[in-house]
Amino acid sequence: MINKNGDGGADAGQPAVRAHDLRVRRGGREVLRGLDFAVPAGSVTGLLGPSGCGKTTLMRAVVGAQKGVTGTLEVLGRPAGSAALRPRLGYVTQAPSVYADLTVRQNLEYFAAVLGLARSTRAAEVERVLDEVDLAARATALTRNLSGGQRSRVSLAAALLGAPELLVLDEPTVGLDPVLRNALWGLFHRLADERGTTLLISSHVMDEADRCERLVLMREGRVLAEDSPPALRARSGVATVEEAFLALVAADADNEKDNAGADNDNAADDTRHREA
Ligand SMILES: Nc1ncnc2c1ncn2[C@@H]1O[C@H](COP(=O)(O)OP(=O)(O)OP(=O)(O)O)[C@@H](O)[C@H]1O
Repeated sequence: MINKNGDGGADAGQPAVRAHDLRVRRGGREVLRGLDFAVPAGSVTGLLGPSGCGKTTLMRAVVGAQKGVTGTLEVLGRPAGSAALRPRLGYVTQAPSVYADLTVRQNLEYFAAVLGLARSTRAAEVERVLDEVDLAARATALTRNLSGGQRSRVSLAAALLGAPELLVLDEPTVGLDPVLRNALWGLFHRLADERGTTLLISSHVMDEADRCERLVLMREGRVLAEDSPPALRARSGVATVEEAFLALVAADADNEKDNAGADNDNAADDTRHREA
């Protein structure tokens, strides 16, 4: 896809994110347990799974903010966490990370300066992202006086500064009304279609799955499946991604039971051998 910076990052045909045997330990426990997946460049890819399955941990790893990562994790053609990736990524955390005592515009001016955007382009860039998230009319409002959904959009606007090639968005539509949710999904697809931006978007709401071109379905620190929504539905012969996910979970649980059974059989064999 498009590599705006032309600096040897994501090449045509190369995925924007590629993971192989990716593992993360948190609090003495392995919370990502050997993930293999790819995020195609220029795609809107959904990361779906129940609460606690590891979506945020995976996103933190992708943006280089997670400790205890092993295995392969390449982002825009470089190892995750490389300093060179910093200006090429936008990350929006679940909790809006903006300053309550600054206005919306002041927040964005501050983030534009921190990001090192050229002084001459900063003002125009701030106005552009304000328009993109539909907050131009609230630009002079103190952030603390905004609604939760508006504050989330200020965070999103900050992540859009500098037109990053990869946007990592952790549940960006939580708490938004259906009209706003629809508008944001429209923006996500415009960014992908018009700018070639890759978007990795987490959600635990399955009805958002069909808005994505590709899905990575997770459960308990593992990838259950990665495919397009129609392919996932067809594979399980069901009408919705939610049903496909439930079918995959059931198959996965059966597998685990079989493996546990096989382990017990092996243990029993060992005991018999020792007793013999
Ligand atoms: N700071 C931490 N220390 C230890 N374990 C953690 C920490 N943060 C999260 N975990 C554990 O890591 C696992 C994955 O958590 P993570 O936040 O990545 O899940 P998630 O899928 O994003 O959940 P949600 O949808 O609720 O945000 C969970 O079992 C969680 O308890």
